[in-house]
Amino acid sequence: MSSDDEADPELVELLRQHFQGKLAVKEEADTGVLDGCEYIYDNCIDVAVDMRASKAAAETIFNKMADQGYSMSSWSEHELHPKTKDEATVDFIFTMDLLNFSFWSELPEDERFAIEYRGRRWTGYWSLVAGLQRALEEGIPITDPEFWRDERECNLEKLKYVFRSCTDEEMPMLKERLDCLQEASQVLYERYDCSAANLVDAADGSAARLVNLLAQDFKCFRDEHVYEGRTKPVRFLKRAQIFVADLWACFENQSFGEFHDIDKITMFADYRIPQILISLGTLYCSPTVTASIKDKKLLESGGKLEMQLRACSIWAVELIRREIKRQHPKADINAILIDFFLYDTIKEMEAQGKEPLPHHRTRSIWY
Ligand SMILES: Nc1nc2c(c(CN[C@H]3C=C[C@H](O)[C@@H]3O)cn2[C@@H]2O[C@H](COP(=O)(O)O)[C@@H](O)[C@H]2O)c(=O)[nH]1
Repeated sequence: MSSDDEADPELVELLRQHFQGKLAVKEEADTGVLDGCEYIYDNCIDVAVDMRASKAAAETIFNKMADQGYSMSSWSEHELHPKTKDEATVDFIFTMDLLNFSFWSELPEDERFAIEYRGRRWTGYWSLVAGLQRALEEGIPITDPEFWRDERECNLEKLKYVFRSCTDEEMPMLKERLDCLQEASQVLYERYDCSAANLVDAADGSAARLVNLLAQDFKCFRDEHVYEGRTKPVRFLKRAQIFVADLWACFENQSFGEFHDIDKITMFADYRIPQILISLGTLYCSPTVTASIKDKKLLESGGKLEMQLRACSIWAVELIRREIKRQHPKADINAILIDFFLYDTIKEMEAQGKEPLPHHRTRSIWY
């Protein structure tokens, strides 16, 4: 090649970077949760979504959230949620969402499991948060994976003490909670140098990738179940998703909470959101499901009825989200904020003794 034909080295470098960048673009991760839930929604008969009620609910929810200025910063305004934006808070949220399941009780309000902390009685999810905060104040490193690994230190007796009740009822599923801590400590030790922050970093700023890592590496986060004839299990991944959402809301999309694809996170299929969706008329259930809920009968975890309730709830919130975005394209809203708002709303109704109907009863480690 004569010198005139020599390619411009700067141009060569630019082209190299351009194509290398293209090749390096990681395929966008996806959790597959919405696909599985849409499949159940399209193929089930015991639960359905009422389109008209969903549209009305979308407008009501949007207006109430706007009136309240509901945003991701609402998360940190809760009295018991951690306030510092550091690695200790990542550890706190990871521990919290490892154990964030099944607080409901058969007993009357004044006899149910409750934790006394800061002069108040905390029940449900807040009893978990209060128990963790109280333990840390007592010098028990309950959010440290190294502590979970040492069975002389972290065992059933210690967990009973950490979550000691101010009533005669113990926290439900304590043994299962200990199993979750021990499994998580083993996985963190083997793959993430005993650090939840390393696990978050491994997702490289992708919410979907972090959810998939949790489901892949931790059995206790792998909330997926076979549904009838479908070959692929249906994924709900409730605690994996709420872990990402809690990080995102706590750190306000900065630092450990910064995710470029946070809108891929769906509603968290627990036992509270279906309750409020039914009361809004968004979800309606067959007589069998309605009777089970009304009579507080157990719905089997991973059973057909329970999976329909969870899947249609996720799908209903997705439809509500789409309707809000259709009516208010500039609204800074996603399934997480809709979910958090609905949870806080039903909890306020419960506190005022105005629960419109019971929540469904399933006992499991998934929610
Ligand atoms: N879908 C959904 N499920 C949620 C939450 C929360 C708390 N999130 C906090 C973070 C931001 C929000 O503003 C909340 O302050 C707990 N749960 C689930 O509910 C059940 C506990 O019910 P109860 O026993 O009555 O407290 C149990 O399965 C628990 O895992 C949520 O937000 N969404």
